[in-house]
Formats: sequence, C-alpha cells, structure tokens
Amino acid sequence: MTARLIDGKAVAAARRAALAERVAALPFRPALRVVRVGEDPASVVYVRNKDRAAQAAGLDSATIVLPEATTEAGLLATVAALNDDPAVDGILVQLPLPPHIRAEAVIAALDPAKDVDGFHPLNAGLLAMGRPALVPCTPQGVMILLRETGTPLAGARAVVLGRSQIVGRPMAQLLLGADCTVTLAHSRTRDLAAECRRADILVAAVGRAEMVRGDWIAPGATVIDVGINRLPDGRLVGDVAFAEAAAVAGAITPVPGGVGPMTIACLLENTVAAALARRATAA
Ligand SMILES: Nc1nc(=O)c2c([nH]1)NC[C@@H]1CN(c3ccc(C(=O)N[C@@H](CCC(=O)O)C(=O)O)cc3)C=[N+]21
Repeated sequence: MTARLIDGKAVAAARRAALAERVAALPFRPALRVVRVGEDPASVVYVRNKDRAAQAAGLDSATIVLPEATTEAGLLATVAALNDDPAVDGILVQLPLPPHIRAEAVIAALDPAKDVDGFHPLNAGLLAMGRPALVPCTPQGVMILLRETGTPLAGARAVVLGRSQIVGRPMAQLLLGADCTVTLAHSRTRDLAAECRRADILVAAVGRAEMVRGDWIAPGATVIDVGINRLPDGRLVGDVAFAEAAAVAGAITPVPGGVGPMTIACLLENTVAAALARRATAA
C-alpha cells in the first residue's frame, strides 16, 4: 500500500472531545431526539451508537422507539410534538422508514431549525444556493477529512459517484462551495471509470460493494469511501476495492473507521449549532 490512510475514527474522536469541552462550558444542555420506527437491526445498532456518542459529549440525548406498524400520521404527530417542544434542539428520524411511510413527507414536516440531518428542503435549498444552514452530516464529515489531510481543494477536479439526497447531491454542493470543479457521476454516466480517473478527489457513495477498482483511480488521488456494505460472509466493505485503490491513491479512507464515525461527530456538532442558533433567534 502506498496511499496514506485517512483515520476518520481518530479525527472523529478528537472532534467529539473538543465538542464535549464546548458543551460543558454552555449554560444549558443541547437536546437531541432520535426517532426510530421498527427494529431494523442495522438501525438499532446505529441509533444506539448515536445516543451513546451524544451522551458522552454531554448532550441530553434520548431515543423514541415507535412500532413498525406506526402510521405516517402517527409519526407526523411525533415529529410535530418534538417541533413544538422548546426543550428539543435537534430531531433525527432514522432512515430507512417502513415502506408504508413516505420519508419525504416526514422530512418536510421537520422544523428546519431542528433538522440536524440537514435533509429538509429548506436546508437542502440553502446549501444549493451556497448559504448553508444545517448541512448533512456525512458530506460535512468528508469535507472535514479533506481539510484535515491537507488535500488541495480550490481548482481540484472532484468526482462524486452517486446522486442521493443524503450524500451525493449535498457532497457536490460542498465541494463546489470549496471551489472544486465538480462532476456528479451516477449509474447512467457513460464510461464511469474514465470519469473517475480524471479525479483529484474521488468520493464514492453508490452503495455497491467494491465497485470502484484500482484502475479507476488517478495516481496520487484522494479517495473517500462513503459506502458501508455488508458482504454475505459478514465482512464490512466500502464502495471501493480498498487494496487495489490503496496501491494507486495518494490518500484513502478505510471502511470501517473512515467516513462513518465522522457522520456521528457531525451530527453532534449540528445539534450544538442548532441549539445555539435557536437560542440566538429566540433571545
Ligand atoms: N436520518 C438518518 N441520518 C443518518 O445519518 C443515517 C440514517 N438516517 N440512516 C442510516 C445511515 C447510516 N449512518 C451511519 C452512521 C455512522 C456509521 C458508523 O459509525 N460506522 C462505523 C462502524 C460501522 C459498523 O461497524 O457497522 C464505521 O464506518 O467505522 C455508519 C453509518 C447514518 N445514517
């Protein structure tokens, strides 16, 4: 392996520790509420990890668990109650939701000022205008890792693989805001490999195990792997074939231990930011 390993786990731990110091100095405890519907095993684990990290940072954190059979109206009522509760600063509705609930309707119902995922159309629209409010956690975490590793951004060619609302699109906006020349590639892109080979910065967020091969990567490029895919044998791998890519890239994130922990750190930072912004407005 020639590439430098980007240690997201360590960067995230340092940011959580710094945040805990800031929180301890506040005259109040920012409050995060995570809503989980049903018992999807991955969601159970992720939500527990978020709750633990939030409490360790000194936040007032609690999880609201609703049964799988909860109706869309029932979930909307829960969201409305959290919106109206002045003690709540941040709301996260864990995705995916059961198929009978429209995630879009639930996200649109969030108070944008409490939308610590940055998924509400108002926050997405502000980001697209270059006026970020609450920014989605995973792309924000990627930007922190790029800055942390000293990757030159202005004028760099950045290729984002995947156009989801949650990662690809906001990722492209943040890179554009940092003066990268951004290509947003996806499943219909002609000659994906050739597009990727032009990248100084390649962000893979497609959700397909090891799809990005070593010969898709320009020598010395920075490779950020957002994918978390569980193989049939139980192993956790990214969207990038790590060993092949690490032989070519200049720097690369591992899975696990790369972007994932940064997502949680940014969720906690967003919660504190939302708490401060709400109090600044209310005052
Ligand atoms: N409303 C909403 N917001 C989210 O931010 C959200 C969501 N729904 N639904 C699910 C995805 C997934 N997600 C992860 C967060 C942290 C890790 C993470 O910390 N991963 C570790 C451990 C991985 C493991 O061992 O499973 C790592 O990559 O090193 C992974 C995945 C947030 N999501």
